[in-house]
Amino acid sequence: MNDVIVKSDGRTILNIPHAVIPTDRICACIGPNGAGKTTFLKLIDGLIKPDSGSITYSNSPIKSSLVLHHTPMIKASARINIAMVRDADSSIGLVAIEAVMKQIGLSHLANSPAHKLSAGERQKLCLGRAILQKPNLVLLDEPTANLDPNTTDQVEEIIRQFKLQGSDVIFTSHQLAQVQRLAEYIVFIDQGEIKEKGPVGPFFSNPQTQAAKRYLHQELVAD
Ligand SMILES: Nc1ncnc2c1ncn2[C@@H]1O[C@H](COP(=O)(O)OP(=O)(O)OP(=O)(O)O)[C@@H](O)[C@H]1O
Repeated sequence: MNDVIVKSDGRTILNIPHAVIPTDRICACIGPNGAGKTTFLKLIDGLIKPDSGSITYSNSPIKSSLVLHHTPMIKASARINIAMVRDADSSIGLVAIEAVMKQIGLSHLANSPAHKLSAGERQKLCLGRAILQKPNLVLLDEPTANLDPNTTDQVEEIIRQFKLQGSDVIFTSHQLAQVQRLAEYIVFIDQGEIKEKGPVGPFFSNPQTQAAKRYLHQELVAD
């Protein structure tokens, strides 16, 4: 990323003069509420364009899949909702859809109305859609927000599978224990700027910026 600026209503919400984000390791994007993490994912996905600056991908052509945490479902079964990925890629077969329903543990709910699924079940369905799209980059916005510990475990396993199957992964989270379990690389965003980035271990044991120290302290107290 070079000289990237994203504005909203005249206000700068992301300002990234220069950053290289390595995606060979699972990357967690963390930071306070309103820091710009979701905007950062949308920018990488191409869902929003920067007001100025440029983003280049070493792994191109980029095929990314962005999973936001309030994805609406149509009033149809879970199976029909997941099968909607075929609208964009008709080569996705029904056998693959059933296999993914099984992988995400939702086979038993395939005929249930998707809009009545629980938050965790809906999240798994969204991850299932992403699996079927076979992206080379998966972008997950707070993938386990409001999920119970067991469902969180299951979703974390799905995230590891993405990586094992060759997709790069960037996720946002406020759960620092989860970040330490899953991620190998951290991008810390505060007030629209990448204040710090690097391997997980040194970030947690020896954060370099006051902003990161403050954030880690506050989150650890909140845990
Ligand atoms: N579509 C939009 N219109 C106006 N302002 C926006 C829009 N999207 C984001 N913002 C603003 O940009 C800033 C960054 O928002 P963003 O959602 O990226 O933060 P975040 O780090 O993901 O926060 P959280 O942890 O609360 O999800 C916030 O101040 C937000 O109000």
